[in-house]
Amino acid sequence: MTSSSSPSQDTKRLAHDYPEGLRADALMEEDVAWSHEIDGERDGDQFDRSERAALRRVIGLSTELEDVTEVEYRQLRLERVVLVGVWTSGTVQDADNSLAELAALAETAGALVLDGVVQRRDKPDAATYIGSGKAEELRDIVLETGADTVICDGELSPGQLIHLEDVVKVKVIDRTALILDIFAQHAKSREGKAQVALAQMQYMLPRLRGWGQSLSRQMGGGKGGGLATRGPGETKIETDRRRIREKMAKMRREIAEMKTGREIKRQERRRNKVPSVAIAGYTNAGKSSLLNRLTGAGVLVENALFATLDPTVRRAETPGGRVYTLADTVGFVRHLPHHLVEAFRSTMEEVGDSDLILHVVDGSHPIPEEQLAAVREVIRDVGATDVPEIVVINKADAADPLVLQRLLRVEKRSIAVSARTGRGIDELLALIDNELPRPSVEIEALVPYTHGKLVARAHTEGEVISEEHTAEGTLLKVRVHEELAADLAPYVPASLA
Ligand SMILES: Nc1nc2c(ncn2[C@@H]2O[C@H](COP(=O)(O)OP(=O)(O)OP(=O)(O)O)[C@@H](O)[C@H]2O)c(=O)[nH]1
Repeated sequence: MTSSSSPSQDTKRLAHDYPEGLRADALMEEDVAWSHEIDGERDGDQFDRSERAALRRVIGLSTELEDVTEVEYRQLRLERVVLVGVWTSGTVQDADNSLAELAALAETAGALVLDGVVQRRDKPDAATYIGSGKAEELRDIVLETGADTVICDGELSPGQLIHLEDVVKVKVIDRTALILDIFAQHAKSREGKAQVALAQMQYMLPRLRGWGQSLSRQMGGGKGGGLATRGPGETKIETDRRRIREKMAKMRREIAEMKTGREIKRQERRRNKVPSVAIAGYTNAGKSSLLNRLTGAGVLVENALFATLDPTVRRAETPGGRVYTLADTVGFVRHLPHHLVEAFRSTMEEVGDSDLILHVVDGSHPIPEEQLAAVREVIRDVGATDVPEIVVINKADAADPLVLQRLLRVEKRSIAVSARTGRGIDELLALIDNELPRPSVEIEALVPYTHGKLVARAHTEGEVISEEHTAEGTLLKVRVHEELAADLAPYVPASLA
């Protein structure tokens, strides 16, 4: 990994805006309680090339490096982080994968990863997460690399965070705080934002004491903000706790109301008898890309984790013209912070309620099986085990053919595709057509031209086997659900009735 010699003390921390509805002053008496410390300045020309390159990658700049002004660099400053994990079980490869995932999460949050260390232990150290010797070593790495933040690959107790901070002398945040931070950046709907804000407050509550120095970007903030803010003064802690609890109670009520609204909409969709397909899968597997491929919907595709937090529902058609809804869902990740499970669960209800799950897995990942298992665990949690599943092995263009073969062999109902190149997409569409629930009644009807709406319904709600335009009207042979069959019944030709 890269390193830089600039000392952390010189790093400037930028203030950032709090998202609407979660402004610090809504919770605290004084804005200043949460204001950021400006530690110092660092000149723009001190950005080395690796930092510039990483920055471009994170923010997706299309211009040449030199085109980006110093001011822009300053605004888009990256937090400089060192990662640390405790390896308690599994293979070295597992430990490496876990740290690689933490690095991807950190980059998604807008940080520059300078180094990473893993310690082999039976269990994390009760006082400092990693053992005291390793903590000293970590301190040296921090000094050497000029990092200003340490991110731990687990959920730490408030005490562990403080003790480790005392040793490494820079702020320490854990995986939970990091994921909460990313979710806060990506939530777009009112409900999504409220769910994340609630989870942040839950996480924050027991950590208020002793957060004089460190608090992950719990109160929100966009790209360019630091991963840490300053906590409230000790004297205000009790007032702050009370106010946060009150705010949490209010948010819970609001979320419950929003949930009812969403439930009504879902029931409406069910009543329309339009079959629903849910796309589920590990974060970054390519779910949004697949949704775009299948519907031409133009959903944001980002090489960042959790670009999708709120479910997106689109209308799609089978090659035969049958209409169904296609819902993109939040990406899964292992060790999802328990505070977020509720938020996550609500977006996953779409999955439990669907007629078919497209379980997208990144075929270019070295061990896609792990991601499949992690996702299946959540599918089980939301009670969706009975929903038929097609395993869509995506990124076939970049995958190791041996991995593809292995997955296709083990997963009985699976298909290899590339949302990027279009490979396998036609076959997938045919599979979806095949797997969608078939309407139960086959019927023939001669629908007068004055009842065009019925013909249209037969197309969207049913499966048209044949259609002929005659002098008397449209002669349809269709498979439809019982309600539509009843509406078509008056038009069944006497010879067939
Ligand atoms: N090589 C290759 N890359 C792909 C393919 N499909 C998607 N990607 C890339 O994978 C990254 C993630 O794609 P998304 O569609 O945003 O993934 P997602 O599963 O919706 O991600 P989350 O929002 O994190 O859950 C993007 O950089 C895509 O360009 C593919 O078929 N081949």
